[in-house]
Amino acid sequence: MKNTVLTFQQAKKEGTRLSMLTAYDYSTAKLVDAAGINSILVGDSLGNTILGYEDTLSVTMEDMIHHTAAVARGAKNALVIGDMPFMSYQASVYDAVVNAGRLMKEGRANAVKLEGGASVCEQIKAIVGASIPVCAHIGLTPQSINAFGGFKVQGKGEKQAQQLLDDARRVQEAGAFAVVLEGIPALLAQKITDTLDIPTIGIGAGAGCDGQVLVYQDMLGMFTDFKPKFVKHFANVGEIMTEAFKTFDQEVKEGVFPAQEHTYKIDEDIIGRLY
Ligand SMILES: Nc1nc(=O)c2c([nH]1)NC[C@@H]1CN(c3ccc(C(=O)N[C@@H](CCC(=O)O)C(=O)O)cc3)CN21
Ligand SMILES: CC(C)C(=O)C(=O)O
Ligand SMILES: [Mg+2]
Repeated sequence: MKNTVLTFQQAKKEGTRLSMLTAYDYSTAKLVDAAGINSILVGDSLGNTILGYEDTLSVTMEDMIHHTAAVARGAKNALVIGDMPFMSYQASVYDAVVNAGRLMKEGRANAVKLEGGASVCEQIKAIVGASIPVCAHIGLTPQSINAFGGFKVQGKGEKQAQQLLDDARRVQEAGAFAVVLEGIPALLAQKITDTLDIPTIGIGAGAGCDGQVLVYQDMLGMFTDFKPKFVKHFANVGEIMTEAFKTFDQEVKEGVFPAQEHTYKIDEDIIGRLY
């Protein structure tokens, strides 16, 4: 069955947990969807995992629409969330609504996500007012790397922790249907989760959240030069890929591949008559 914002609401009410993974293309989205994952996030992390940037700041609306549309074509049951890239919503409420609309209309997302708390509540309200569901995202928000001075766990001090709890309340009040909690202490994430009526989706925020999200290349062990504390390798797909690439290389060079079964036939007489 198709996951919707109602699925998220119901999960919070019933205390069942929500799964979310990123995907950036059609074939990966089909695999994630077939596994029964509740939601696929087309993250601006594609700047790192697909495009090879150092951070997510260079990612454009065109990048996000391109990949969101591909994922949407492959996602039958998962709720597709399009991530709003840096500077597509910060400058004005108008930008936010127009760009959220593009992710829905051109990218065929089911919802959008944007980073920030109180400072983006006007944007959240306006997007929700346009009938576009919004997932909020607070804590270690990667688009703020330059303001934070690096990727550092947020909310460790009392003032910062209170600020994050307030931000969580504010985005809920603004109409967000869920909130991603990234890179914050587990007990703070638990407190926020207990306080809110909307589900919290954690990444580096401990087991107390209502759901969990990971970047799929991280959890598959395909992106092994990136191993922060919150990543678990559920498989070593990177090793499997490297092995297969090596075997292909070997078989091509030894003339083992392609074999008869991979080859098209023609009547030998035809070849004999060619001049
Ligand atoms: N592949 C990938 N996975 C991600 O989870 C991810 C991206 N890319 N790109 C966008 C952001 C960037 N993210 C990051 C990047 C670095 C850390 C990091 O270095 N964390 C430190 C925290 C150290 C501390 O303050 O204690 C760690 O060691 O966990 C965390 C999240 C999460 N997002
Ligand atoms: C890590 C998740 C929450 C994200 O925002 C992304 O993948 O861009
Ligand atoms: Mg993101």
